[in-house]
Amino acid sequence: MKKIEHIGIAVKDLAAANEIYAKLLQTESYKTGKVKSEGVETSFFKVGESKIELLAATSGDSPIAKFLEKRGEGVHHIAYEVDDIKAEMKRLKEEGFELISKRPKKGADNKLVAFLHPKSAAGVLVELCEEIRDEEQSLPIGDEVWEDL
Ligand SMILES: CC[C@H](C(=O)O)C(=O)SCCNC(=O)CCNC(=O)[C@H](O)C(C)(C)COP(=O)(O)OP(=O)(O)OC[C@H]1O[C@@H](n2cnc3c(N)ncnc32)[C@H](O)[C@@H]1OP(=O)(O)O
Ligand SMILES: [Co+2]
Repeated sequence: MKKIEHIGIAVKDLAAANEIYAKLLQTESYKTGKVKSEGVETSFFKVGESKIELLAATSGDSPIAKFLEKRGEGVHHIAYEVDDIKAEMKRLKEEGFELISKRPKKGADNKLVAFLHPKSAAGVLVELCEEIRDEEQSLPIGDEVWEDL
């Protein structure tokens, strides 16, 4: 793991949360957008070498909707930047971690992403992120589509 890439926070109202975090962090969100395959709308803030990712649900069956229903607003996941997501998924699978997604998929903020089940990581949902470096990598996998608002 290279660094904490972002901390994902589930929120009910993205505009309201954007205002709170802009004041807290003294900086504006640098990127917003939707990830259709996850049913989320995201807003990113840079904090040093990491980021805060605010996540609101755009569909009732979104993982964020289910999380909010069950737990309310709060920290949702921790994302780590890796150099080679496929190699890292293979390593972690061999180490006994449960992979939620069998293959990397296109996530937010120009990344390939994959998730580990919280029960494998002491109750914390883990996201692995690899920067999409070339067009080849960014071929849409499944129906993930990144569309800016
Ligand atoms: C990809 C775009 C963007 C990016 O950064 O690029 C994102 O980050 S999108 C983020 C939203 N997408 C996801 O979270 C995908 C991965 N998540 C999942 O597949 C599910 O949410 C899953 C499998 C973690 C839980 O789904 P499930 O239907 O099993 O929900 P349950 O409520 O039944 O949960 C089972 C069990 O896990 C606990 N749980 C659920 N969510 C979390 C969480 N975020 N952190 C910690 N623990 C979590 C839940 O409490 C249940 O535990 P139990 O002890 O049985 O009550
Ligand atoms: Co994330």
